[in-house]
Formats: sequence, structure tokens, C-alpha cells
Amino acid sequence: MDTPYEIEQTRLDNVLVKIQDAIVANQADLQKAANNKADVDDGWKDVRIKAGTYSSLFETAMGVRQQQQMLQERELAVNTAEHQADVLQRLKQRPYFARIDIQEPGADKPEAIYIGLASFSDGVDNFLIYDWRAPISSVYYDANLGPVEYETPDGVQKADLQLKRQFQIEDGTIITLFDTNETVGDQLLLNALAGESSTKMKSIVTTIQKEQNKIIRNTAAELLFVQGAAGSGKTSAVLQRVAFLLYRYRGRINAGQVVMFSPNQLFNDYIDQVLPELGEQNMVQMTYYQYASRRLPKLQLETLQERFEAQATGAVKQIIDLKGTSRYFKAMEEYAQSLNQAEIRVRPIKFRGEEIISKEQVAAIYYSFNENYNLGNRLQATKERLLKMVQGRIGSEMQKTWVEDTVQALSKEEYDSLLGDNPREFKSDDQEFKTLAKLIVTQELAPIMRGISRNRFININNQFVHFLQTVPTLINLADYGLTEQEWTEGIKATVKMMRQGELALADMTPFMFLFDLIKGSRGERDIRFVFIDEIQDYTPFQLAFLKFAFPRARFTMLGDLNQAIFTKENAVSLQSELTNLFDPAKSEYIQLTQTYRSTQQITDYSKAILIDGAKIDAFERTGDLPKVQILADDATMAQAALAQLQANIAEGETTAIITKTLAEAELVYDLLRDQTDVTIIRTENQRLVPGTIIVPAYLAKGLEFDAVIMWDASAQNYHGDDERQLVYTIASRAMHQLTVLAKQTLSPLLAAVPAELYIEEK
Ligand SMILES: Nc1ncnc2c1ncn2[C@@H]1O[C@H](COP(=O)(O)OP(=O)(O)OP(=O)(O)O)[C@@H](O)[C@H]1O
Repeated sequence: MDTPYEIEQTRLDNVLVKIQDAIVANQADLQKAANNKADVDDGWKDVRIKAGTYSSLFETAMGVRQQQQMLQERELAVNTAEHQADVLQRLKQRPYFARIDIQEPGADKPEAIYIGLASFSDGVDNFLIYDWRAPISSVYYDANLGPVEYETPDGVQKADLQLKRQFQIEDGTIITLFDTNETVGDQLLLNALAGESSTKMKSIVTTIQKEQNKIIRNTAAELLFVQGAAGSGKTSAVLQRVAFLLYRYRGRINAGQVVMFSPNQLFNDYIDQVLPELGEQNMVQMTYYQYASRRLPKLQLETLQERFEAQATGAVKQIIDLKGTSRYFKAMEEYAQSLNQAEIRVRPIKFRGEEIISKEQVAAIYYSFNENYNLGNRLQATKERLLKMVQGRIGSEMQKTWVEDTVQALSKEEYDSLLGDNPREFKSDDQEFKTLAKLIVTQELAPIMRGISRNRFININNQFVHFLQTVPTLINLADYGLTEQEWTEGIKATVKMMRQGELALADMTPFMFLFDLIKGSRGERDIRFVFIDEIQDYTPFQLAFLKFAFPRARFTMLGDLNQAIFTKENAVSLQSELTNLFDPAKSEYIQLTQTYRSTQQITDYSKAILIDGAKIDAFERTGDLPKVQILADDATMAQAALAQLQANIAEGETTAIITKTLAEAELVYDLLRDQTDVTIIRTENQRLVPGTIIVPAYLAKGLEFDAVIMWDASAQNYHGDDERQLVYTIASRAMHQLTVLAKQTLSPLLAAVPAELYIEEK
């Protein structure tokens, strides 16, 4: 009798032959398509026209990227043979990674289901491989042997799970095979976790854990809030979720309708291989800063890092905090409502240096529409009226001497280009003059018309300042520990910045919101799923705004309240704020407590940094205790770092030296660059490279490294309780090795960690 291994290998060989057959057939299809190139070109024409109808997208932040994705997706639809070719190549490399045997009530024998990256059948309904996202595949991730349930188009099906088998397949050969009763066998997970870090994140499709599976497959919640410790696989799960949703809603949504807000560009770069690896296109990925910058292209916006390094205190900080609250959001809504009655700030319409419609006239038009108009209609109606008025001036303007002078001065070339395609035969000189004059005036007026169409007659800067001035009548400042005097000072600071074309982070979202309210914006209605990573760094105001900006989207928010680097205490109240934004009946909160990234030793050490670290369970995988070294100065720290780097390199481990600030990173770089190969990461627009890197903490968010050296964890550098989370974030980036270097005295945050959790080297 054959062993299970032999039986499986024979089956695999058969499947591979069928995949090969399908590849040959597919190549014939591709050839046919190539011969039919004319057809395809027609298809393309169609694609372009259809994509053009999404014109609203161009006005907004998504822009070209989304258009490209839409085109690509359409192209796939036009040419599914190409898509199929891609799928088949993937399957050829690794046809499947698991098998489950399911016995349905009434069936005479169990059915074997093989699970892989995509479905594959050799005839109608004869599936040799099931997509991991198919409903039945969920059983593999969710259930132990015994009675199970899974979704079918006809409702829930009950069955008996009799076997769970996992494979590692390389080059057409089964390398290992495990039968397991655990949800996903620890052996396979251990193998997966034993690997080294890399500059690109990988998919976890073969070892998705039960809790993660819940996140991935949730389709019911309007808000899915995932709170999880560092390294608990939030990011991994959520990328799988995107792949799942694109599969589940295939034909109804495309990757361009899924947006992910991530902490920085470096992180985007880090995760951008996961979806392609799963055979899907990347969603629209951006940082909140990029989103805001594209919407406010004329303003220089403050970055998170500038704000982080500025360390606001006192009234300045209170003001920033107030501007992040949902109370402030409501105040702005109330204020906007009041603009229906009075106080709209407008600019006069000027033509050739002369006011042709005064401010007062514009405002009078704005308020000439009755109270049933909302802000959006009011603006639209005003715009139409203004355009008409400007157009109405053409006739009188044609009489002016400047027009006559211009006509007289026209060169032959100017004359020709002005007339363009117009007929050149004129009945009289007068008719010729009129034609030319009309063209000249129209041309001169065009920029003004354009300005009106783009709402330039609204003085948004002025309006925003007026809102700030109105705040004390809308909000009781004392509730936020502020006096009116302090608030007025704050306004001065904002005005000063705006004069220089700058806008602080705290004002950025309110500014966008006010403009949207005045425009009567209905938000980005094409977007169906919004993911927000590192949610702890967002204010309630921002969240309320995002909900407004993406009104038809379902939200998935991920965060670790222990890692709130930028907003700190705000993070705690975040969850309660969310209950005001999303119907609690349609919200789901999932907590992940198991961490996968770090060894038990590193997890225990990092969690001891937190006051309430109890909810974090290490995955059992042992390594060295973290090492703490207290040294005299920068030079000796550099020597220690170098020694550790060499040890790590000898073990084939990649190291990141994580500093608090960029200035510190520069210092370390200067100290080490001549002695070893190191790369400094200065901005989020850089790429991660293999080898040792030096990176400031705020750019290390979301990333992981085999080994981490925490640079200068001294009492001087990390003293306050408010730096606890930052220290935790740094320590929790390490997978296998953690070294803490401190100048003279160790930070009290780390000195409080029980001595048995680390080794101190003098
Ligand atoms: N089910 C899984 N199977 C294999 N590896 C996993 C699994 N879940 C998570 N991991 C691994 O654990 C590490 C941490 O995962 P991830 O970065 O997704 O965590 P996170 O919760 O986003 O962390 P952080 O909040 O610190 O950024 C990654 O290397 C990931 O591949």
C-alpha cells in the first residue's frame, strides 16, 4: 500500500500535468488574441472613454493612480487570457498548500478539498484546487477536526471535518506534509516565523490564524476595529483582507476603490509586494499627509515628524488637542450652517485690474437665494449667476479702446492663431473687427471664468480665520483649559503661518473640511473600503472627516493603543469616540493578543515597558535575552554598536539601529560610516535596502528587523512617561535580537523592567 506521501505526490503530478495542459491551451488563446489585435485596440478605445466618465476622481486626491488601476483592470477584463496566464504560472509554482477532507451528511465518502492561491478546475465543477478565499476554504483556517459549518450560496452547510493536511511544495515535489488537528499547525507557523526579515513583507496565506481569519473575511461590519499588540499580524491580516474583498466582490469593486492610509511611504514600499504575490493588484495606498497635500496643493503642510519634533507644551498643546476633538468637528458643522445666513467671505471679480463685480455684489448674489438652499446649491447657483454676468460683459467690453488697440496691433501670426478654424471671409471691415474683438475679449475672460468655476471667489483663507474667531462663541474654551486670550494668540500664530503659505497639522483637516462643507461636497462616493493603519495616531476630528470624505466606504481601522507615538493620551478616548461615528450594532471590535514577530524574550521585555502589558502573549519561540549596555559617551556607544553589528552579521541577521530623532541618526551615521557598511534612512521617500540601516523611530513604524539596536535609551533621551509608547514601539521592531545602548544612565522607563528579563553588560 502506498504511503500518504506517495499518494499525494502522485496526485500532485497529475494536477501539474493538467496545469501544464491549461498553460498550453491558454497560450493558444493568447496567440489568437494577438492575431486579433485590431479587436483589442477597439477594446482599448472603449476603456479610455469609459474611464473618462470618472472625472470626479481627477479633482481629488486619488488622481492618476486610480485611473491607471482602473485602466489596468479594464484591460484585464478585455483580455482575461492574460490574467489566466498569470494565475496558471503562479499555480505551477505552488499549486496548493493544504487539504481538508469534508464529509457531508448523506454523502457516502468524504471529499478532499485542496486549497491554493487560486481556483483551478479541469472541467465543469471539478475543482482540483480551491481558492483560499472560497467559503469552504475558511474551514481550514477556522476549525478543528469534527463537526464544522461553512457558508454556501444556499445557506450554512454542516459537515464533518476528517482531515487537515498541510504541504510544503517546491518545484513540483512535496517537501513535507503534516496532518494536524490544530487550527493551523504550529509546525508550519514555526517554520514560517523562523525566516529572516526582508525589505518586503510577505503574505501569510498558508498560516492565517483563526482570529486573523475573522478579520479577513468580515463583510458585515461598517466599522471593523482591530486592536492588537505590536507584531500581532494586524498589517498582515489586513492585506489578506484586501485580497479577500477583491475576490469576494469581483466584478463589483476593483483595487482602485480600496484605499489604505498608512503611516509613511517607507511602509507603503515595505508592503507593496503582498497583494501582487497573492495575484491581486495593489489598492490605492497613501499617507494622510499625501492625501491632504494633494487636496491643498498650494499650502506647505506641517508633517507628523515636524510636529513630533516640535514637542508642543502648555496652551499651544491644549489648542492642538482641542482642534482634534469631535466637539470641534461639530462646531465647524454648526458654523458652516450659519453661513447660509451671513458671513460668507468672498473676493471681488476683477478684470484687467478693475473690479467688475464687487465683493458686496458677490455676497448679495450668494444670499439672494432663499433659505431652502443649502451651501452646495447656493455656491452652484452663485457660480452660474457670476458666469452669466461675466459673459454678459463681452458686448460692452468689445467697445473698449484696449480691444481696438489690440486688434490694430495684431501681427499676421497672432491674427491667424486667433481666428483658428473660424471662416476668414468677412462681409465688411466692421464684421471682421467684431469677430476679432469678440475672440479677444473671450480669450481674456477665459481665466476669470475658470476661476469662478473653481470657486476662487470664495476666500477660504479668510473664512477659515473667521471660523477660528467664532470658535469661542461655539465652544466653551475653559472646558479645554484655555482662556480667550490664549485662543486669540493661537489664531495669530495660524494667521502668521497662513501668510507664509503654511498650515499646521492641527489646522489641516479642519481647513479641508470647511472647504468641503462650503462646496457641499458629497465625498468620494466610489470608494468602497477604507483601511486606516496606526489608527492611534489619528484624532477624532480626522476620523469624523474621513467618514465624511468617504461616505459609502466600510472602514477597517487597525491600531495598537500602546504605540500612540504622536497623539498619546488621545488614543485612549478614541474607541469611545468611534461609537459616536459608527452604529455600534454595525461595528465589530477584534483584539489580537498573540504576537508573532518577536521571540518570547523580546516580547516579555517589551511588554514590561508598558504599564498594562498583560494582554500580550508571546508565541513560543526562544532566543537570547535582550542586552542592555550603559556606556560613557557616543564614541563608546558606537563601538558597542559596531561589535553587535558584526556579531549579527556573522549570524546572518539584518540590523536596524533605531534612534529617537533624525539628528541622532545623522550622528550615528557619522560615527559608523567609515567602519562598516550602513545606510541611513532620512525620509520616508527612501527605499529600504538590504543590510544595516539607521532609522529614526517615527519612520520605523510598522517595520520589522531581525535585530534592533536601540540607540541611546538614556534617561536624558527618554525621560517622560509620554515616551513610554515610543520606547515600546522601538523595542517591538526586533524579531530575534535586541540590544539597548544608553549613555550614562538608563531611561527610567527601561530601568523599571525586571532584571531577569535582560542581561546588563557593563
Ligand atoms: N498567521 C501568521 N503566519 C505567519 N506569520 C505571521 C502571521 N501573522 C503575523 N505574522 C508575522 O508576524 C510579523 C508581524 O506581523 P505584522 O507586521 O502584520 O504585525 P502588526 O500587528 O501590524 O505589527 P505592528 O503593530 O508592530 O506594526 C510579520 O513578520 C508577519 O509575517
